[in-house]
Amino acid sequence: MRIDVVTIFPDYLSPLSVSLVGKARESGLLDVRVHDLRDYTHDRHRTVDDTPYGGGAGMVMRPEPWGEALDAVTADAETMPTLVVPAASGRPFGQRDAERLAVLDRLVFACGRYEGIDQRVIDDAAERMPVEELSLGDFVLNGGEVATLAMIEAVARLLPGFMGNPESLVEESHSESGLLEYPVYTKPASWRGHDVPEVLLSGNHARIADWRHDQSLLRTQERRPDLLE
Ligand SMILES: N#Cc1c(N)n[nH]c1-c1ccc2c(Cl)cn(Cc3cccnc3)c2c1
Repeated sequence: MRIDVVTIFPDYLSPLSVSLVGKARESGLLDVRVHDLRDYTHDRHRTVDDTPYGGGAGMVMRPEPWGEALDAVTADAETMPTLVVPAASGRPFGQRDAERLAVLDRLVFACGRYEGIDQRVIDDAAERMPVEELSLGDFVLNGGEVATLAMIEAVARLLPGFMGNPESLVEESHSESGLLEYPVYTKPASWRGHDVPEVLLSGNHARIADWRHDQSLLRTQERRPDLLE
C-alpha cells in the first residue's frame, strides 16, 4: 500500500518512521510519502492561508496549493487513490473504516490546519477520486495530523504481514466480536498483593476462554453499552 500525506507540518508525521509502521516501510510492505504543502506555493512567504469569505475568526487554507499538491501526488496513479480528509465535521472513523481502507492500493491524506481547507479543494478532488471526510472522535484537535497518524496506524496494522502474529488481530476491542477486549496479565503471578486470576493459571483452556468472554462482556456493558444495542 502506498500512502501519501500532505501537510504543513511534515515533522508531525515522523512517528510513522518508528516501530511497526517504520519496519513496514523498511520492508516495502508500506510506502509512506510525506509532502510539505508549502512546496506547492509560489510566493516569497509560501502562503497557505487567507481570511475567510463571509468573515469570522481564524484563517482558511487556500485552494491553489492544495490543488497543485493533490494533482502532483496523484499524477502517477494507475488507480485513483482515495482521498482521506480528517475533519472535525467528518463522519466518525471506526474499525470498519480501517478494514475498508486497508484493502485499497493507495490512500492520500490531506492534513489541514487553521479553520479548515477551502471546501472547493474537496469538491474538486471528488470529481476525480473517492473522498472521505472522517473524524477521529468527538473532541477537538488543532489540525488533521494527529488523526492521520491514528488512521494510518489503524489501517497499516491490518495489512497482511504487518503484525508478526496475525492472531493478535482477532481478539481485539472493536473487532468482529463487537466486544471490548478482556483484561490481560503476565508474570509475576503476584505483584504488590495483586494476584493474577486463578483461572488463567489453571491451564484449562475452555474455562479460560469462558472467563475471557465473560470479562469482555462485563467491560462492554460497563464502558460501552452502546456496542450491545
Ligand atoms: N479528524 C479530526 C478532528 C477531530 N476529531 N477534532 N478536530 C479535528 C480536526 C481535523 C482537521 C482540522 C483542520 Cl483542517 C483544522 N482543524 C482545527 C479546527 C478545529 C475546530 C474547528 N475547526 C477547525 C481541524 C481539526
